[in-house]
Amino acid sequence: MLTKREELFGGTPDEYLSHKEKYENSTRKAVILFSLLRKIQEENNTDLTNYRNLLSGVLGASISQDGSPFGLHYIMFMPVFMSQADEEQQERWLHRALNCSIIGSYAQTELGHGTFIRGLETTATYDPSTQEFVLHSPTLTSYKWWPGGLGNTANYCIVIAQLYSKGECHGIHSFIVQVRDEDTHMPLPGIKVGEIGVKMGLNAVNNGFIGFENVRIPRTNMLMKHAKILEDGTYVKSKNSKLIYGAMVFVRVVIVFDSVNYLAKAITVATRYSAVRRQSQLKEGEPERQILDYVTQQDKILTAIAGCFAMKMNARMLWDTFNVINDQLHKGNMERLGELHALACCLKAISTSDSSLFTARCRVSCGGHGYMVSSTLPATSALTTASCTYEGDNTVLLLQTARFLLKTWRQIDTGPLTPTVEYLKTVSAPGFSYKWENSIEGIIRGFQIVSMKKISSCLNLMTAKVMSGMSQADAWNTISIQLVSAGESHCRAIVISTFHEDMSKAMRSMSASLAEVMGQLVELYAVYWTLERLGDLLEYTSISGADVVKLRSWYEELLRKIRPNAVGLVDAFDIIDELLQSTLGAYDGRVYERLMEEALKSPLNAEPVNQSFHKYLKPFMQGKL
Ligand SMILES: CCCCC/C=C\C/C=C\C/C=C\C/C=C\C/C=C/C(=O)SCCNC(=O)CCNC(=O)[C@H](O)C(C)(C)COP(=O)(O)OP(=O)(O)OC[C@H]1O[C@@H](n2cnc3c(N)ncnc32)[C@H](O)[C@@H]1OP(=O)(O)O
Ligand SMILES: Cc1cc2nc3c(=O)[nH]c(=O)nc-3n(C[C@H](O)[C@H](O)[C@H](O)COP(=O)(O)OP(=O)(O)OC[C@H]3O[C@@H](n4cnc5c(N)ncnc54)[C@H](O)[C@@H]3O)c2cc1C
Repeated sequence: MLTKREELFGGTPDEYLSHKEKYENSTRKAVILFSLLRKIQEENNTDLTNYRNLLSGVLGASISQDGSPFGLHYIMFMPVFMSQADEEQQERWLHRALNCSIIGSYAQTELGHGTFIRGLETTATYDPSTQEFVLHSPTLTSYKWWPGGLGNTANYCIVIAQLYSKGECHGIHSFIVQVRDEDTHMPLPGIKVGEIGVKMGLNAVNNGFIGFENVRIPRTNMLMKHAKILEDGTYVKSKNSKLIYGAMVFVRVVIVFDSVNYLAKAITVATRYSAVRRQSQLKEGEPERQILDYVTQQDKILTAIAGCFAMKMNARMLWDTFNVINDQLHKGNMERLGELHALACCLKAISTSDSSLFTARCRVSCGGHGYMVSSTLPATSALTTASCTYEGDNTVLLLQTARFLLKTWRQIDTGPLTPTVEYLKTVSAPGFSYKWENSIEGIIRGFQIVSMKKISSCLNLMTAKVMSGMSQADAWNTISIQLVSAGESHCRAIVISTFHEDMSKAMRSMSASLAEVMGQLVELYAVYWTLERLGDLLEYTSISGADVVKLRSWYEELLRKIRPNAVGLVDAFDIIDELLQSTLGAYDGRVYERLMEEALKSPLNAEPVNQSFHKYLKPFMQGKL
C-alpha cells in the first residue's frame, strides 16, 4: 500500500510520460491534493473570507512544475465569481465551487484576441421571449483559446462576451456557462470543446478551447453584481465600467507572489548546486573551488536572492494596498481604482520579467546540469516566461501604468496625490534640490527623479507631436518605448523604496547579525539596479564617473560579504525536496548520485540494446538501407 507521499511523488517521472499520460497523472495527483485541501477547509471551516490562505494552499499544492488542471478554478473562476456574481448567484454556485463539486475555468482570451478585450468577438444576445442569452462564436477567431482546465477538466466556465440586448451592444460582460454534463462529462449541445495541445510549459494546466453554436443560457447566468439585464431586456449599467476588470487586478496581485515562489525555487537550486559544484583552480596547485566562490557566479546568483526578497516585500505591500482599495471600492469609493490598476500592472510586469531574467541566469549558472529537466530549472524558466504573458502581456501592462502616470502628471498641481505617486510632487516641487550620493536614500531619490523626468518628458513629447498635427493615438504609439520605460522606472523606484522601508522596519525586531545580512541584501538590490540603469541616472541626475567607480567597489564588497550566508538565505525559503523536485538542489547535496538515479529512470535504459538497432541502425551500417 503506497503512502500518500509515494502516491504523489513516486512513479514514472513526468518527463517520460506522454502528453495524455501527463494530464491523467496530474489529475490523479490534483484529486489527492485537493481532497486533502478540501478536508482542511472543512475541518477549519474555511470560507471565502480567508481566500488568500486557501489560494496559497492551492499554489503550494500545485506540486507539479507543470501546474495543475484545477489551478484556474481557484485562481480565476472563484475570484471572478466572488467579485462579479450577485448574492443570489453566489448562493447558487459558490459553495459548490468551494467544495469542488463543480470545477470551473475562465474563458476570456480568444484565438484572435488576448490583449484587446474590447475587441472580443464571442456574443451573448438577450432573447426576452425566453429570458435567455444566446451564446455564439461567429468566427474561428472568436473561439475561446487558452482557458486553463477547460480542455478535459472543467464542467463550468466564466465566459467573457459582448452583450447585446434590444439590438444594442453594451460591451463585454461575464457569464457562467455549464460546458459539460455533470454526470457524463460530455460536452453539452452546441459546445465544441477541447485541449489546445503541447505548450512550452504548464502542460498539466489542461488549457483548452471552446466554441459556442447558439447555446442558450438563462438570463440569470449573466454575473449581475455590477451591470444587469432585466427580464424585458433593459440594460442597467454598472456604477463603473472598469469594475468588470476587477478580477484581473486580483490575479495580477497573486502573480506577484507567484513570481517570488518560482524565483525562490530557482535560486535555491542554483545556490545549493554552486556550493556543491567544484570546478577549476583559482590558484595553481590549489584544490578546485566551489563555483560560488567565483565573483561572476555571485553576480548571477546573489542578485537573484536579493531580488527575491525585494519582490516578496513588494508583493505584501501590493496585497495590503489591494485590500485597502478593494474595501473602498465595495463602499463605492472609486478614487484609487486607477492607482491600484497601475500598481498591479507594473508590479506584475516587473516581478515576472525579473523572475524570468533571474531564473534564466540561475539556469545558465548551473552549466550543463542546469539544462537537465531533472534539475527543474528548464521547467521553472518555462513557467516564469509564461507569466510575462498571461494575465496581461507585460508591455501592455506597463503602457497602462504609463497612461495613469501621464494622467497623474497632468494633474500634478491640482491637489494631493495618492500614496504610490506622491513622490512625483516631492521631487518636482519648486526649490527641491538634489545632488547624487552613493547611499540607499540617494539611490531611491535618484530613481524617483528618473521616473518623474521620464513622465514629464513623455508628456512634453506627446504634446509637441499633437501640436504638430499628429493624432493622440499616433503620438502615443510613436513614443511608446519611452512610455514603457517610464512605467518601469516608476515601478523600480517603488520596489527599491518599499524594500528599504519595509526591511528597515522588519530589521528592528531582528538579531543584529540577521539585520546586518538583510541590510546587505537591500544595498545589493539597490546598487545592482543602479549599475543596470546607469544610462538613465547619467541622463537625469548628477551622478558622476567617480560615483560609478565607487558604486562598483561597493557592489563587489557586498557580494563578498553576502557569499558566506548564501546557502543559509535560500535554506530559509524551506522548500522541501518533494516540492523542489531537483537533482541539483536537494537538501542533502548528493547531486551526482541523484543525476544518475534520475537518468536510470529513463525508459531508454530499460534494456541494453534498443530495438532501433536491429530495425534501423544495423541495416544502415551494413549498407542495406
Ligand atoms: C495556471 C495555473 C496553474 C496552477 C498553479 C500552478 C502554477 C501557476 C500558479 C499561479 C499562476 C497565477 C496566475 C495564472 C492564472 C491564470 C492563467 C492566465 C489567465 C489569463 O490570462 S486571463 C486573461 C487575461 N487577459 C488580460 O489581462 C487582457 C489584458 N488586456 C487588458 O487588460 C485590457 O485590454 C487593457 C490592455 C487594459 C486595455 O483595456 P481598454 O479597456 O482598452 O483600456 P484603455 O482604453 O487602455 O483604458 C480604459 C480605462 O480602463 C482602465 N482599466 C483598464 N483595465 C483596468 C483594470 N484591470 N482595472 C481597473 N481599470 C482598468 C484604464 O486605466 C482606463 O482608465 P482611464 O481612467 O485612464 O480612462
Ligand atoms: C500559460 C498561459 C495560460 C493562460 N491562461 C489563460 C486563461 O486561463 N484564460 C484566458 O482567458 N487567457 C489565458 N491566457 C491568455 C493570455 O491572457 C494572453 O495570451 C495574454 O493576454 C496576451 O494576449 P495574446 O496572447 O493575444 O497576445 P497579443 O495581445 O497578441 O500580444 C502579442 C504582442 O503584441 C503586443 N501588443 C498587443 N497589444 C498591444 C498594444 N496595445 N500596444 C503595444 N503592444 C501591443 C504585445 O506587447 C505582444 O508583444 C493564457 C496564456 C498563457 C501563456
